[in-house]
Amino acid sequence: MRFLHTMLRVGNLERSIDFYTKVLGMKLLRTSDNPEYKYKLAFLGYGSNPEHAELELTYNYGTDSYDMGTAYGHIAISAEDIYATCDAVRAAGGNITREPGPVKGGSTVIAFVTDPDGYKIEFIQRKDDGVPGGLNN
Ligand SMILES: C[C@@H](O)C(=O)SC[C@H](NC(=O)CC[C@H](N)C(=O)O)C(=O)NCC(=O)O
Ligand code: NI
Repeated sequence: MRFLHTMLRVGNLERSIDFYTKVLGMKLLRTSDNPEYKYKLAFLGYGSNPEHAELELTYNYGTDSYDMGTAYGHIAISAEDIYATCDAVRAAGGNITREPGPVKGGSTVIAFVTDPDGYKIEFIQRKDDGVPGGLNN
């Protein structure tokens, strides 16, 4: 078995596609529209299944926001140079909500950015990430 995707419900699909492509450097892999059940899907990632897990964004017609609740934590993305990545995210208009630094009680260097709906995304410094520097390499 493989981990295929994580699905997030979003209030504006185009806004979210812009964020995940222009700010986080993902590729828009495919979209679909389901007028019968009144929803659209967009799949994004740094590659496609099965090599890469994907992000599935769901837009329900007419629903422009969701109660985020307290259960959701984050999705995590690796970064070979987390400082350059955060600079690139800021330069692209992203909101870094937690500056890069060691995780509490540990040595792993992490940072957080928030997406347009308020979902938190964690960057984790990983030298073996294979994506040097910023985002669009
Ligand atoms: C394509 C595959 O990856 C899916 O996740 S389709 C799952 C399906 N999604 C929907 O019906 C989208 C609209 C729905 N109103 C919603 O917001 O989920 C589904 O079964 N969704 C139910 C769920 O709990 O995910
Ligand atoms: Ni799904």
